[in-house]
Amino acid sequence: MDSYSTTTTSSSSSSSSKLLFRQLFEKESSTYTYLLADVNHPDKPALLIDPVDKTVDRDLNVIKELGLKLVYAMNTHVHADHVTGTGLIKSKVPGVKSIISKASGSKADLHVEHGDKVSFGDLFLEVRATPGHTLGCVTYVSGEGPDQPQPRMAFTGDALLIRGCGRTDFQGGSSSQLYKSVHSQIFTLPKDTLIYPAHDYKGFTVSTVGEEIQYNPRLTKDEETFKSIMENLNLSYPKMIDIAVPANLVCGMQDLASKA
Ligand SMILES: N[C@@H](CCC(=O)N[C@@H](CSS)C(=O)NCC(=O)O)C(=O)O
Ligand SMILES: [Fe+2]
Repeated sequence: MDSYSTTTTSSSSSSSSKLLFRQLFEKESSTYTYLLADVNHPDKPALLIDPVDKTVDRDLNVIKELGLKLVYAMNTHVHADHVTGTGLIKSKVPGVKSIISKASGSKADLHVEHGDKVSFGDLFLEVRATPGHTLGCVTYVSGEGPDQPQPRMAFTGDALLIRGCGRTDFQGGSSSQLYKSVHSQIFTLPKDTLIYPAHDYKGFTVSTVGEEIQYNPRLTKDEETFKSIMENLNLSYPKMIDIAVPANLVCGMQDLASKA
């Protein structure tokens, strides 16, 4: 198991951590980007989950205004509907490291696997493999412990959406795998765990594990019914899929790399 830390010396556990949290939205792809930081740590280390190329300047400006030090730009999976902002962020903020799962097959500075921890100051996110929407999807769950935020927070990417879930018809998707991932890795979290997805198309911002166990119209069904629902979604492919997937496999840097 790897552990990625922002501190090279053992951190002072006497200074209690304090989470700063912001939910940011990109309207063309209806994507949520999440900003987290430990503002009680002297460095105020911060990370971004699922940044979008189009809103990188907005996100970096907020980070600057709040006096944070961005250390990680991470993705829950290889997105099909927008180009990730991680590559652009790395070109604008030296020292930032990109993170994605090893199973995604995508380039990044650090590759995470199930059980890894991503630390920022005295806080951390636990990596849970939640394949099914894509083969390499992970959910980042806020750490457990006296210094960690309560209730816990789960950044589910497209594995679990509020009252929905990610489609399973491309990028190595599998409805039976997604069903198992959500039931074994997300629905087993404490019921008050906050669910923060990568997208919302209906105006929702946050849910809880308990709410989704009770009201998710797809995942409350038995596995066979779920599979049938997923086979009959009849969604059109994301408009940007042919641009986004190749770009995101190289950290969103395709254009910049070809001009370098
Ligand atoms: N219309 C959008 C794409 C919408 C879409 O397919 N969303 C994905 C998540 S992004 S890979 C999805 O899984 N949706 C599930 C659902 O039930 O809506 C576009 O053209 O970009
Ligand atoms: Fe996706």
